[in-house]
Amino acid sequence: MSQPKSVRWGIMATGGIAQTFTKDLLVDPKTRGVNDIVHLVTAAASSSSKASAEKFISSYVDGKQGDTKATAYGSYKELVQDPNVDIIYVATPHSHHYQNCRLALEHSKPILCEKALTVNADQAKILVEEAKKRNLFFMEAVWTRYFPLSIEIRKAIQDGKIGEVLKVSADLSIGAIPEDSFDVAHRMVNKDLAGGVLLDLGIYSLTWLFQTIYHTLPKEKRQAPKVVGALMTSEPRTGADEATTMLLDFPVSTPTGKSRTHGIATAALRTHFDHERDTEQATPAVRIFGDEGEIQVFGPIYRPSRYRITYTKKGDNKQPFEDKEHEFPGGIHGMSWEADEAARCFLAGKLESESMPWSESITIMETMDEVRKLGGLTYPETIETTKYPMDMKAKQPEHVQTVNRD
Ligand SMILES: NC(=O)C1=CN([C@@H]2O[C@H](COP(=O)(O)OP(=O)(O)OC[C@H]3O[C@@H](n4cnc5c(N)ncnc54)[C@H](OP(=O)(O)O)[C@@H]3O)[C@@H](O)[C@H]2O)C=CC1
Ligand SMILES: O=C1OC[C@@H](O)[C@H](O)[C@H]1O
Repeated sequence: MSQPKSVRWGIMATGGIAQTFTKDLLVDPKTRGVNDIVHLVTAAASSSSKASAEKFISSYVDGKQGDTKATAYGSYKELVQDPNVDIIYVATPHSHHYQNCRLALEHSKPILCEKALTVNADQAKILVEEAKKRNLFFMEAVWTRYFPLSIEIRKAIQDGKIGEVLKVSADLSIGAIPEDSFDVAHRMVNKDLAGGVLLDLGIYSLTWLFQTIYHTLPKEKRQAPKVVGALMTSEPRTGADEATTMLLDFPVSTPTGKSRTHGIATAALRTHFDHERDTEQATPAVRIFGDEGEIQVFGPIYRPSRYRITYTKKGDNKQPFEDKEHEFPGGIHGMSWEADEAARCFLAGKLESESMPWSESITIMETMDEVRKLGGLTYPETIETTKYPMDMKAKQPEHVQTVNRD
């Protein structure tokens, strides 16, 4: 067997998700059956201070990758100039992705960028054009899409296991009273950071609709849905959206392409996720309705580990339902799979991932733009703009509270 190839990562930002991602990145890929690649972290940068990057490296990198050392930087600009970095993981709030990705692309660095990809579709389109022009890999890190569970469900749909897909519903509710759970500076409610549920949580509900309805079709048959939406921009302190509901009318159904499919995507702060979700009484958070059966995915929908296929039509060897459990091997949180995908694409010289093509990221951003237009939701011009470079607001110094949602 040939030797695994190494990919050297540079981590941009040192916050919550940068920590989770880096921990997952340095779990031995063999524990999940991946033998062709090895991930290394060769640099990390903090916009707050070099000391913060040093602390990050000593907590999450040192001692976890043999003799390989990582360099700490006190600015993102230094990170993107490091010749020992192959690919940048952008882990800043989504308000900053456009500026941060432009910076990386300008310095010829491929990118894996956290969700939501940008604030609006215009920004996403420019990033794609820049990546294309510079021949650089660029991918949105919607981690759930790369889970073996998601891949298995997409295949079941394509194989016609539940017949023609006619309707999909997906909900992400986190049961958080924003005034108690999030400081006004927190990215979940802070409109300066594109806060609100649409871009933070609604993106997952949309991910389930798109990956099961749109992505399961052959490329040439994929068509953007018509969109209707409503937003509750009622967060009492910031006016951020606390709840959002989107109805999507997709013109082509999977697998035969004969009819239409409706999608209902919801996300909310105050309403609760299913308290019984780890028990037999759990109610599904994603339901994929076919004319011969249904696939039910149990939440949280960003990190599901269980789904069920029920059959409405009796067929040969069909049980009334099949339950499927998935594990997180090697103790990973689940972000390693997207990292594996990005690394493989990068090594193969690809510019985009088949699992999350640029056109699909853009269509999803356009969907959210449309919902915002209908609901009258705008963010400050400094983060909506496509101008580059912009002097972005620095990180707020105070420490904000977060809720544990896992
Ligand atoms: N895939 C997933 O499961 C998750 C994805 N996310 C996504 O990851 C991104 C980051 O979220 P998360 O890590 O939770 O956020 P955090 O607030 O924990 O961290 C964000 C980091 O970005 C950097 N940063 C740069 N500019 C600013 C600014 N103006 N305000 C605040 N931070 C700034 C800071 O790092 P430094 O000071 O080191 O530069 C900060 O620590 C978001 O886009 C979010 O949607 C979040 C949670 C889960
Ligand atoms: O991406 C995310 O997934 C998990 C949630 O807890 C978090 O708020 C969100 O940003």
